Amino acid sequence: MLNRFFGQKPQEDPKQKKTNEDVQEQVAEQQPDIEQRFSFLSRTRQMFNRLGNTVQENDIITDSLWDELEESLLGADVGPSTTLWLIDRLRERASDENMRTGRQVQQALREELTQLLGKPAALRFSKQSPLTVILVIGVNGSGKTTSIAKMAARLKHEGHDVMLAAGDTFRAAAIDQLQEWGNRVDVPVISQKPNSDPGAVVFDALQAAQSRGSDVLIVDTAGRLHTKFNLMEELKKINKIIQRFVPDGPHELLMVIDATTGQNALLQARKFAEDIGLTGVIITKLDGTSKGGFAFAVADDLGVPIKFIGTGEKVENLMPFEPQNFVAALFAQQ
Ligand SMILES: Nc1nc2c(ncn2[C@@H]2O[C@H](COP(=O)(O)OP(=O)(O)OP(=O)(O)O)[C@@H](O)[C@H]2O)c(=O)[nH]1
Repeated sequence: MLNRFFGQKPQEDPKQKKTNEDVQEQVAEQQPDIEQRFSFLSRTRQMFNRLGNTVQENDIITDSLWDELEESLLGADVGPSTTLWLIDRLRERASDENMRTGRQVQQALREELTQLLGKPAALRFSKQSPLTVILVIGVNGSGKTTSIAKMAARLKHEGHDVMLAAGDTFRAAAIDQLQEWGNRVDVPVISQKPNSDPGAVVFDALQAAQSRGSDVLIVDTAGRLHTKFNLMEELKKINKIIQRFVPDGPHELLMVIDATTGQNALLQARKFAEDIGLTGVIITKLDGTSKGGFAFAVADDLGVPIKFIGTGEKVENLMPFEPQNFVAALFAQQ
């Protein structure tokens, strides 16, 4: 069933998989394809097209161009601080580089946005241990469970033996939901009763993963801890348990953020990111929103790579983040 979504299953050894950079290069050769592959960004693209029109209408650089540029970036939810930084940077470049037309500013904006997103960042796998452990955090409703399932399906398709741990033990429904997704994508889920110790669930899952010979364990951790202190204490405990089995683990600590909750979600994410050693972000629900500029605010504010983006509710709707193509898609048809 998964092959229907992902195409023909590759035969290669997962350890020799293509890096994101290789994939990016390959995709760059298929430019006409970008618009179609990124069609989920259509509403955000409209915001950037508005920006394109602004730039086109002004063939000399006036103050109103800067004002309209600012309005468009804020409208796409690039966020106040990133927007101001971008405008400052572009004004500086316009002056240094003697820019005379809006087109030149637009090209510079593309460059700055691409730069802001950084290089594509693939998932990190253990170099020392046969088992890679990925922890996932995120608030209620962010799309955490769905993203875990999508990631499991993708990794399984790439040839990994994946297991899930229901470490978010606060709600029976959360455990059931993960079980359900596990069944759907045909990946085993280790769980215990609601309210049991998440550390004990992780311990069980590590044992099970090792005895089964799984090479990736994805741990769903609590998303609704009220304070940073609680979250950190729980993560410390879980980390200690993981390191008894896998000394260089956990290999990823990913936060799932819903793009439609905008700048408020970012405030909370920033607080967590500073102290818990976040290694990456999954931005969900980029489909159907005009707020896709949120990705730039995330990259600018959190200083950790965006590893995946959620592009819909189906299991195949998870895309490794491709910074260059993401920006290219926003400026398509201009
Ligand atoms: N459109 C869209 N919907 C998504 C995406 N990711 C998740 N969702 C939907 O968002 C809703 C919440 O997703 P969950 O995975 O249940 O969220 P959660 O963070 O685990 O939240 P709880 O179940 O409340 O713990 C579901 O209806 C998902 O189908 C996405 O990328 N795009």
